[in-house]
Amino acid sequence: MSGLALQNVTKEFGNFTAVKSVDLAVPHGTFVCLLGPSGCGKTTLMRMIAGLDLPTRGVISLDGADITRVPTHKRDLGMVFQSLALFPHLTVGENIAYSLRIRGVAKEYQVKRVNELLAMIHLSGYADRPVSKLSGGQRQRVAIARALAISPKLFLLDEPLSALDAKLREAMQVELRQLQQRLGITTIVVTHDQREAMTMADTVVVMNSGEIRQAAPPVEIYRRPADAFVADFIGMTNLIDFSAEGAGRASVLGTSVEGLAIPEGLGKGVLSVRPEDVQLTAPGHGAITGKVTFVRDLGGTIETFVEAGGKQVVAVSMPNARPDVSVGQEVGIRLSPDACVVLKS
Ligand SMILES: Nc1ncnc2c1ncn2[C@@H]1O[C@H](COP(=O)(O)OP(=O)(O)OP(=O)(O)O)[C@@H](O)[C@H]1O
Repeated sequence: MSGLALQNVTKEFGNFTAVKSVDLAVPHGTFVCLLGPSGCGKTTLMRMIAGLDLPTRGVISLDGADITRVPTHKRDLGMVFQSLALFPHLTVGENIAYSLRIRGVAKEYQVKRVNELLAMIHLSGYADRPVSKLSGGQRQRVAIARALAISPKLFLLDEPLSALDAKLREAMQVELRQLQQRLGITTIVVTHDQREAMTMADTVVVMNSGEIRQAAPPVEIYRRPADAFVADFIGMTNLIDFSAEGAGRASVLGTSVEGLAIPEGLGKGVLSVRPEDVQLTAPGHGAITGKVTFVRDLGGTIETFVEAGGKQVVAVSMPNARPDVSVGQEVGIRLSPDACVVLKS
């Protein structure tokens, strides 16, 4: 396969297994985000892909060639890691040209390439500026250009935007994704920010405790999470216990709900229902009944917290698509069966 492939990649530190038997295929030209809570093994996996750490077991290959033991500088990588800051005493142009210079690339080509890259990151004319005079966002763009100078086969970024403020970060996510699509470069980004992963990635890889829990396109991860961990980690969700009553019926929050896709033989489980799929109605008429405990009006949307059957359920609605209810009032809750993801508990 052209692209990156990991087979059974494991990393142990003494008795502790930081990455457990990871299998992952990253086809050429795709953008993958490694996402997961702190300590789940994202950076350790990335360091092995970069050749900064050796796997305890397993094989890493790039375009069909085994690179497991190939040193970093021979892997044809571009890297933007937190630990690889720009050289503060060099200009923007010198920073970008750095890896070309140490490879002995001709001076005229270096200048041409620096200008090309500056145009690409919207900083044309900045070649002679000291990096100390740049803003955070500009520095990050220069780091990206520096990593791409050698036209690497694989582009690796570890939390590249985490130091930026929220607005700039969102803008840079779009910029980075557009740049990657224009260049068609195979890219892997580590992040703990699920919005960032959903914005940029073709495939989001959700990790927990050193294992891949799900690897799928962002919408699939959101709509069809593989398990309760993924459902809860990505966006807001309601995880509601159910007990099956046969023929697609189940007792949910003390009410019998029909039309659920419950697999044969599953007696009990959990429904993951996104807040935007929870409909609030007048009480009665077969709906689950609950009491409003909290309302958060965010302008564009309203979050209504309802206690039903001893559980808290959150509904997100557009202001004009919701009954006018306030704290303490009784409401009905309807869960659209199509929007309920049935998971094992
Ligand atoms: N050199 C090491 N020696 C021992 N344990 C390590 C080493 N490097 C990482 N670990 C452990 O491996 C686990 C995974 O660490 P890793 O840095 O890969 O997590 P992460 O998902 O990148 O977390 P974060 O988002 O906080 O950076 C952690 O429990 C960490 O303490």
